[in-house]
Amino acid sequence: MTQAPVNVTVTGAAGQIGYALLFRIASGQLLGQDTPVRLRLLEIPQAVKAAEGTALELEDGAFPLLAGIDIFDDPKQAFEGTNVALLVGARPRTKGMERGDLLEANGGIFKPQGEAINAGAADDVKVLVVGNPANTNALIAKAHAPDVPAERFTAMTRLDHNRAVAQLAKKLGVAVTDIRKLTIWGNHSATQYPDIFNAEVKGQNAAEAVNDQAWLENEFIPRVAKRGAEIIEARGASSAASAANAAIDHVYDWVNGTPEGDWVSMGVPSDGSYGVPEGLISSFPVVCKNGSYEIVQGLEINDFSRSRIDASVGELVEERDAVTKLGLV
Ligand SMILES: NC(=O)C1=CN([C@@H]2O[C@H](COP(=O)(O)OP(=O)(O)OC[C@H]3O[C@@H](n4cnc5c(N)ncnc54)[C@H](O)[C@@H]3O)[C@@H](O)[C@H]2O)C=CC1
Ligand SMILES: O=C([O-])CC(=O)C(=O)O
Repeated sequence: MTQAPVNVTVTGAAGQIGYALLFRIASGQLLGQDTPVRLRLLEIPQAVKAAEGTALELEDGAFPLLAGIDIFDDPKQAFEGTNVALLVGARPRTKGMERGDLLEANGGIFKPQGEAINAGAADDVKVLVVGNPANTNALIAKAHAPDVPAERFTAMTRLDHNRAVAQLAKKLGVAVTDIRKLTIWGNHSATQYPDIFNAEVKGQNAAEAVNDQAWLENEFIPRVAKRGAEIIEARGASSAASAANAAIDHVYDWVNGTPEGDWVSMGVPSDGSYGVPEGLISSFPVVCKNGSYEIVQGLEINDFSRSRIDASVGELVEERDAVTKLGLV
């Protein structure tokens, strides 16, 4: 161990993603093998006991890098001094619930969490929102943390990115490590756009290597965009271990940097790049270095990509307008 423990807050700690995530954080996979972590778990009062059970199991892992675990049902306490905040807990859509109801219910979670981050988090806090609708939940949290630099609020599209890399590698019969520079644009929803026109496979343009627009439009894009539903259909529950894996990848790369000659996809506040309205939390290609990230500039966007990006960004605008009407941002 070469440094003081880093405080990592995980909300929804007793949920299924939490169960897959916490052990990997404790083993050093979130921040690296030199970095001890102190876990701060946030749950609703009814689920605190279950979170305590998970904490017992974490203790039983005897993880050398795990410096402590505290459990809270109050966001103000849970985010006190936090360096990395993983906002996983959210209100799922239930039968008969309209989208506006879902956004409102999540506003009731992400507004106080944003306020608590603003009030008590460490100066270097990094926030990843996993709980759906992730982009707009991140927008709500960001709106209530005016003292935290906006770029510290991010939403998870890394699962979509990883899914797209895996599907493309499978189609081309190559290893996932042969694929580079793939991008997810827009919202973490069925409108997202996985872009292979700027991606490379063994150094060759991926769209040219595929050379099959019908596959791209009718198989690849819908498969990636609707993979969450495919998993629910097959497993009877939504993606959990793969979502936890993506959260680990997102934060690890943000903190430790992306490999030379590659980039990753993150939902980040737009600076107006690629015509995405400023402030919206939309997925972009980003490179990470020295603990911060930059949106990759200057990519060519063809007409097909443009219309797909515009459609997903249009959905984000609608979500933003809906939460603005509800007074949540
Ligand atoms: N961005 C992405 O790629 C993905 C996002 N998700 C989303 O992640 C979220 C969590 O998924 P699961 O772990 O499977 O759900 P889950 O239902 O198993 O667990 C959610 C946990 O959050 C807790 N919770 C609810 N409100 C809370 C609050 N105000 N504070 C703290 N904890 C709270 C619940 O008590 C529950 O234990 C869902 O919204 C899901 O849709 C899931 C997969 C991928
Ligand atoms: O659809 C869900 O609730 C889970 C999800 O976001 C995904 O698997 O991409």
